[in-house]
Amino acid sequence: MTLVTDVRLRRVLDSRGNPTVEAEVTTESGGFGRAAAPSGASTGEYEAIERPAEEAIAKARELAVPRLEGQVYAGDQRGVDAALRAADGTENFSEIGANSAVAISMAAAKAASDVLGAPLYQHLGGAFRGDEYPTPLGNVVGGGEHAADATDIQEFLAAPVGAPSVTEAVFANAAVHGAVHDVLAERDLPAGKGDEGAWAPSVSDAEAFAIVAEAIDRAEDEVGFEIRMGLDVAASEMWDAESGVYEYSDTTRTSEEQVDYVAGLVDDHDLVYVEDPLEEDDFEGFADLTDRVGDRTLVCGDDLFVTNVERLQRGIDEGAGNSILVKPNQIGTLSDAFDAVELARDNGYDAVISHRSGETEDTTIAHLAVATAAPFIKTGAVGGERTAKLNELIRIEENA
Ligand SMILES: C=C(OP(=O)(O)O)C(=O)O
Ligand SMILES: [Mg+2]
Repeated sequence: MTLVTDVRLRRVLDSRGNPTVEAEVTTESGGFGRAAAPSGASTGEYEAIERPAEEAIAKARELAVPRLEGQVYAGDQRGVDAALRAADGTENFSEIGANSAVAISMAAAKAASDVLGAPLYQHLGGAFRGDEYPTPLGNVVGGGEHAADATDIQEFLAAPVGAPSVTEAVFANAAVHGAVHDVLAERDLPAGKGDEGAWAPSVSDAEAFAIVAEAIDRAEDEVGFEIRMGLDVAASEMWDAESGVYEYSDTTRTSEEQVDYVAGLVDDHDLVYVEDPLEEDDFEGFADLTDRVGDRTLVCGDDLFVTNVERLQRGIDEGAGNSILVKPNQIGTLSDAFDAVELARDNGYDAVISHRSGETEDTTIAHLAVATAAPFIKTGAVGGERTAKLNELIRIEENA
């Protein structure tokens, strides 16, 4: 019933206005799934390869589509993903592009859930999923690679840990985002928005902490539950390998100084989540920081682990981090992403599901977060391509 009969690929726009790959998978019994690849700006060096959309589509049509149509069952996700890997023939999807691979992988999952008549999270996670929801991490102020002339730290995140439901949490993050706007206006600080919809004022990181703390206080008064703060430092983007220091606008820090600095931030701002506090090769620095603050905050590897089980295993062996960011397009298939989630969970690491800075209206990651009972999902706070996922979480919670 779920034999794949048709795979179509096309270019569509992502939220930055760049072309990305959209895939459609149809099955023998008429099941249909459509999905689109996201795209990073602050990409990790060890990620699977994204090819220009047109090239990725041409290569996938030539090499992958013949191995899928009439050959694999959409309900057999591992079979679909193995066919994609075999068609590509490289470790990192550099032939067909991880963008083609992930779009097809996700579209096949949707086609299978369509045939089953079950929501995607249930097809992916099983009958006993759907009763645990992630806390959304809402990007409210940011800079780094996502906005020019703004903060050094890439993302200041609101984490509504006290929310009674995912729906309340989604609205709480929007309230913080709105309150940041008010605080900026009161301080006469003009600000546009970065790639993920976060405010991108031209302020120091210290000032951004004060602005976000004030906005969170106001939003907490409004919603009546606890909202904490998190960060994506995206430290690889600040790392200067030649001089061996992190370059901030106003200073430089060695690896040891960076560990001290971030440990101080965790305590000063009661951070619940810190992503990529060190650069992507500094397993040792991650381990030091995890030793110091891992009992009270998530130390999450994004560029460090790139959703890759080999890199995650190294982190587990060395005590680097206590959490992994899971981005399906970093590794190329849903099967690989699930393997990363399972390895994490088996070793006491939390798996946090994430969007990319370049997104589409695709909602797969909302279902992935519910399917894996992820503690957090990072998918922005506002903006159509972000609210597509947030609104899907609201619908999932309501069983709508
Ligand atoms: C979402 C992120 O940004 P990008 O997609 O640009 O890697 C991130 O770094 O976590
Ligand atoms: Mg990151």
